[in-house]
Amino acid sequence: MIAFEHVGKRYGGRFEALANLDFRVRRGEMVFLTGHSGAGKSSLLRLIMRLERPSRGRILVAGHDIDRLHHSQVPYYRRQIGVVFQDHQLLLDRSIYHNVALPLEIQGVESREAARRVRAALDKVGLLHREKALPIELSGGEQQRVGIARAVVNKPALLLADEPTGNLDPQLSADIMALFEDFNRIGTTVMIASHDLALIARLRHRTLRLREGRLVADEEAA
Ligand SMILES: Nc1ncnc2c1ncn2[C@@H]1O[C@H](COP(=O)(O)OP(=O)(O)OP(=O)(O)O)[C@@H](O)[C@H]1O
Repeated sequence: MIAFEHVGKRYGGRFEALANLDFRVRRGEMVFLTGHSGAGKSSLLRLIMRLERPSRGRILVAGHDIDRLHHSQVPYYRRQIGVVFQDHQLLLDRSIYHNVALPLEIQGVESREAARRVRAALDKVGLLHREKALPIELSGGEQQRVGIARAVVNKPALLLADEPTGNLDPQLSADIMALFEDFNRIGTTVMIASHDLALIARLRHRTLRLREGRLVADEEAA
């Protein structure tokens, strides 16, 4: 699904944020990405989203060299990727329903079909009963689940998450990770950047560890 071939990333021409990354993630895998603050986890995810471009090497996603996409193809490319952020980035003046519907509205999905998909996504994260609420009326854990519903409403083949449990207590973090496992179980490839080593160790998935922009460990779950 994802192949990094000797990928490097420099910012500003000098600072090397990522160096010689070479790994593959198979379709349907669930992988954690870990490392100290500044190790390059977000940069790696941004490369996959094509928000950044590599300074060296190649990145293949579903067999395509994503650096070669024409800029007009990039929005279509991004539609196969669901993204979950630490601070969920919900629109505060829109209901839960409309926040989840946003990616579909942008794509011009017909409203009845959009409603069906939004409700299916909210149902999966256990928040169908809160569709009319505003984000501020929800707890932090619930807001993060809305962020996940929005990320999966397009049924993406690939789900990326950057510190999705950063602000949550251990129980809520475990609940959020269980949701990612649910999506992985139905075939979605999942990659999660997290520095919560205790949680990662408990969940037993392959873990890629970065240190100062280099891949220093690639461990299958025991
Ligand atoms: N747009 C940018 N311009 C310049 N330097 C950047 C940029 N984005 C990231 N960096 C630098 O690249 C390095 C890796 O940053 P990155 O955010 O990828 O790490 P991280 O592992 O996600 O860290 P954190 O967990 O703190 O978010 C850091 O030294 C950071 O300052």
